[in-house]
Amino acid sequence: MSKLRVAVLGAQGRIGSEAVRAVEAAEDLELVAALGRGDKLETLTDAGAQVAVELTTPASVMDNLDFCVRHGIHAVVGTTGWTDERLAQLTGWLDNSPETGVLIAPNFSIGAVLTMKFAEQAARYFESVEVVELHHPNKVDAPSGTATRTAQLIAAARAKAGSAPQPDATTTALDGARGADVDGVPVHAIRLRGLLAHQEVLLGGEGETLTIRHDSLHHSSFMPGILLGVRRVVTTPGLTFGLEHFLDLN
Ligand SMILES: NC(=O)C1=CN([C@@H]2O[C@H](COP(=O)(O)OP(=O)(O)OC[C@H]3O[C@@H](n4cnc5c(N)ncnc54)[C@H](OP(=O)(O)O)[C@@H]3O)[C@@H](O)[C@H]2O)C=CC1
Ligand SMILES: O=C(O)C1=N[C@H](C(=O)O)C[C@H](O)C1
Repeated sequence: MSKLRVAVLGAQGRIGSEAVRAVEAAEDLELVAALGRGDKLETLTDAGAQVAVELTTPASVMDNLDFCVRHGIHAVVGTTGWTDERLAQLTGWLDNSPETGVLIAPNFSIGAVLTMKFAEQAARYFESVEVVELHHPNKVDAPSGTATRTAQLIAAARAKAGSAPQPDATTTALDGARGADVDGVPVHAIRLRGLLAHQEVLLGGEGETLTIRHDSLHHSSFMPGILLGVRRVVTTPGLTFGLEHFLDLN
């Protein structure tokens, strides 16, 4: 059987360099291109890439995906910075290239995907819920894509269950003291040397609290998810948002 031809964008970055090694080590995949900033996107078509793994920056990801989708190259995207406007633009591009698949995964690690799932399940049983994400200080975006997605899932679950607004008597606060408001869920971002990627979902009810915590201790935690995405995206046209859609979680 022929190997799937894979390119990595952001190949010199923290996660991109790990992805290059993971693709090279996979027997069913062939690394045909490894692009850094300034490299020509035509390298992808010249190399005959079938799947691009996009691990760059929020400022670069849209141009890269525009090129990939126009050329029928499937994409597995870990880069953050997704807004409704960006998703609508990407969906429009995919409508013009109906056989192309794009997976956007806010987080590729199984523990983080489960954290989101558990938080979504627990959200309606507690009066209060807040998200704390903790990352290395080189991260350029805050809050993290994972925390934003977690808060959105929590908010949607609470809205569906008809949950009351969260109790909070704060009337005066310094800017940022109560975190960012993501659909009514406070999200707090910590940047600390020594950390990689961590998240806590704090839930509180009368007389009890529940904390769901996940820690990515090494970039290797993201690799099985990336490889699963690469193998599945080629037979999944259109936009898939979240690795959970490629996992049997029920
Ligand atoms: N979904 C997930 O599970 C994970 C997602 N991420 C996300 O992945 C992204 C990258 O993270 P990280 O590796 O830590 O960041 P890095 O800054 O270490 O890596 C990004 C790399 O992309 C390069 N780059 C920038 N623009 C382009 C471009 N147009 N073409 C090719 N390469 C380009 C950068 O080059 P230069 O240094 O010259 O700017 C850099 O080498 C972030 O958005 C992060 O949040 C990270 C980990 C897990
Ligand atoms: O920048 C990172 O490091 C990470 N980014 C992703 C995010 O913003 O959620 C995934 C993970 O948290 C690591």
